[in-house]
Amino acid sequence: MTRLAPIAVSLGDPAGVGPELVAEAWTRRESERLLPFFASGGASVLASAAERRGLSLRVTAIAHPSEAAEAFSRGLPVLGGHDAEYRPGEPDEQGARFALASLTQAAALAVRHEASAIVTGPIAKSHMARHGFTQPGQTEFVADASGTSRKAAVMMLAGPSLRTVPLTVHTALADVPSLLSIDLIVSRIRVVAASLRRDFGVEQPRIAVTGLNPHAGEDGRMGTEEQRVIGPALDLLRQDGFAVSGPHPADALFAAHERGRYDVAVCMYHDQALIPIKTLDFDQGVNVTLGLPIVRTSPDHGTAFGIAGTGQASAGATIAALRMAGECASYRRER
Ligand SMILES: NC(=O)C1=CN([C@@H]2O[C@H](COP(=O)(O)OP(=O)(O)OC[C@H]3O[C@@H](n4cnc5c(N)ncnc54)[C@H](O)[C@@H]3O)[C@@H](O)[C@H]2O)C=CC1
Ligand SMILES: NCC(=O)COP(=O)(O)O
Repeated sequence: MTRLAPIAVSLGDPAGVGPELVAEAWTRRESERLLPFFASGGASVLASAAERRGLSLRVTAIAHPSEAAEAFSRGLPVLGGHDAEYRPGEPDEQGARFALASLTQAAALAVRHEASAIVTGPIAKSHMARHGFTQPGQTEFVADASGTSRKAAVMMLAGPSLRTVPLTVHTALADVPSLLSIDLIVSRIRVVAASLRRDFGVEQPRIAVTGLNPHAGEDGRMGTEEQRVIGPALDLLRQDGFAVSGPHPADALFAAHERGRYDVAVCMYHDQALIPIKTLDFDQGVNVTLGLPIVRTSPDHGTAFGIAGTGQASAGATIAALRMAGECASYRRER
């Protein structure tokens, strides 16, 4: 079997923790048994981030992704001349433009199959939006870059303890009820089930779905979305053979004794899905975009400007994102 193409890594905002964590992941490549990866630009960003963190990092310029596997043992391969000067914790326009260039190149390489997956470093959405980033987040960016409709690109958070999917994501809580529809729930859960099969090897995924309201609406006394929208959507999915359960009261669904009963919990809004993951698995949590023609993962955390450059940030989630990207790419190739 031919070797997987290397993984392309976008560094995120250089003023955040992304570059130093990628540098650390490279230094731990053997003990963590990571597949070869390369950075999309940022040779001097990486060198400076590594020095601040006290890491011994060699950077190896490559001219094409096909050189990454051989270069990986000698140094962290870097493709592309885009770079930036930066101050940790102080995001600026140059850094935002660098982050966008790094992301753009990495996504394009994955789309052209010159990279087997893309792992994206964290960006600050509001800051990026002021400097040319037009999507709500990197999920929508990789959807657009790969020609996927945004509706079909589904965010999933995955860690050792559980997987969760927020059906609505970067939207005001007040808008969530009107955004939930039978069509949204059915179409996104179809993507979730297909992706768990294709990218994670879960052949018959058990999908637990939360309600929106306390006690999943308590028979309509505390809200009616469960009766009008969520319940009917799940009925349609059951008719088509999907192993869905719910709507469940969200408050108890993440307890240890519940988590063994499902492969993924589908939730109605961002915090319902992300609080359990970040509470249980912060340091190993991965954000993966389902439904794309490419594999994309990211650490679950953000830019952490407050601790960038101090050496306090853990590389656990970045390493988990690199590992998961390789595993998903391998599952796809085997199918
Ligand atoms: N994948 C991405 O690109 C993501 C980007 N963000 C962006 O990040 C920015 C900051 O968001 P916040 O809500 O403050 O989340 P954050 O994840 O940056 O920080 C939350 C808390 O976790 C800590 N933390 C984060 N990463 C850590 C690590 N690796 N090791 C140890 N501690 C860590 C921070 O110091 C802070 O106390 C926002 O502008 C947001 O848009 C947030 C989440 C994901
Ligand atoms: N809260 C998750 C997050 O902000 C990641 O979003 P994205 O940039 O991966 O779309």
